[in-house]
Amino acid sequence: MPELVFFSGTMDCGKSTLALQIEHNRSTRGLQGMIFTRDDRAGEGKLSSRLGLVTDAVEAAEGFDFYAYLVAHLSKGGRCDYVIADEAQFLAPEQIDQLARVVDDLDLDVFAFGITTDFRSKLFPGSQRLVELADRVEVLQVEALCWCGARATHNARTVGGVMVVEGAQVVVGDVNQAAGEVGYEVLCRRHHRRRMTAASARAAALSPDVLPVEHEDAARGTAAPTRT
Ligand SMILES: Nc1ncnc2c1ncn2[C@@H]1O[C@H](COP(=O)(O)OP(=O)(O)O)[C@@H](O)[C@H]1O
Ligand SMILES: Cc1cn([C@H]2C[C@H](O)[C@@H](COP(=O)(O)O)O2)c(=O)[nH]c1=O
Repeated sequence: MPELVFFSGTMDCGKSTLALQIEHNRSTRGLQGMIFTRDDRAGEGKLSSRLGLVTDAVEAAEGFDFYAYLVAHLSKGGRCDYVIADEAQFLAPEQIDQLARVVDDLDLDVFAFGITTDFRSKLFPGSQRLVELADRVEVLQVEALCWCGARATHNARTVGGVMVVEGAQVVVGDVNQAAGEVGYEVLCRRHHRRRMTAASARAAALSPDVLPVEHEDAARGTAAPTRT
């Protein structure tokens, strides 16, 4: 039975790598996939992974109709055995409905890859629709880590390492950006809530405020316990 599967996780957890592996394993067995993406960092019509692999893809821009595109391709005698859609968080809810229709009416497996929430920990509309419609939501096994070592579950947007909470939902970018540039960092929920990035944690650790100078109250044993 064909399925709509949503492979979901934070940024930098290996989603595009897995998309390329699925494509590789199937194409080496003679199957032919149709690969779609939207606004990949490597440029228009590309699906790229940080491991250095990149492949051509059909750019599914705003207004693109997945169902109509595939029906046109098949009716011209083209072949398609499965569908991959990367950066699926950027798709409109109607486009996710089209992908579900591809599964149900064209009998094709659809593998969608994307981040679930944005830098404010709000669902992307495309990801919300995927959670609503997918036969399965799969969380990637190799977890990305927060600077504290906990599993990273949230995406932060940063400017010079400092977390920002205002701005457009979509700003294409990457982790480990140079100082001053808009970038992203994956964090655990605790540190996302506290807006504590690796850079701000480092700065706090160096601050004289947190040097281990014993406070008078602490010495008397009356100070309230604190936790970072
Ligand atoms: N130099 C490297 N050596 C080994 N693994 C790497 C290296 N660089 C990146 N990776 C792996 O690639 C993952 C990112 O893969 P990618 O497919 O680009 O992520 P996503 O699409 O989820 O943003 C990292 O979490 C890491 O596991
Ligand atoms: C959190 C967040 C991310 N983005 C952008 C940044 C990247 O271009 C992609 C995610 O790509 P990845 O392959 O999963 O690393 O999404 C955004 O536009 N808005 C956000 O809030």
